[in-house]
Amino acid sequence: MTDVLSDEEISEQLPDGWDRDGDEIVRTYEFDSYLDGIGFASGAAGLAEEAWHHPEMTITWGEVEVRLTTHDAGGLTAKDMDLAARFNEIYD
Ligand SMILES: C[C@H](O)[C@H](O)[C@H]1CNC2=NC(N)=NC(=O)C2=N1
Repeated sequence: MTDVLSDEEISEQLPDGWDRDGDEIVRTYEFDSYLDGIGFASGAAGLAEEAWHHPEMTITWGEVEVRLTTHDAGGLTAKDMDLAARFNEIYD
């Protein structure tokens, strides 16, 4: 079982562009087109499957909002931070 992170650990480990929202971390990625957002979401889905750790993604025109939490642990864990950082890598 992955341990739930403390408030201090969460603050320290938040990847660039991500914010904490209760037991979730969230980032809204911006794109020049809807299809660019779809492409990003597809790539993120592949990373999620690889990690067997799945975000909530809301796709709208020019934006993809991504939310992560560890359901099995009932809070935020290293799995969330690691996957968020990997999402940043395919965005930049
Ligand atoms: C059985 C359990 O739901 C699975 O092992 C995985 C699936 N994907 C998951 N995704 C997220 N975000 N949290 C989980 O706890 C989780 N668990």
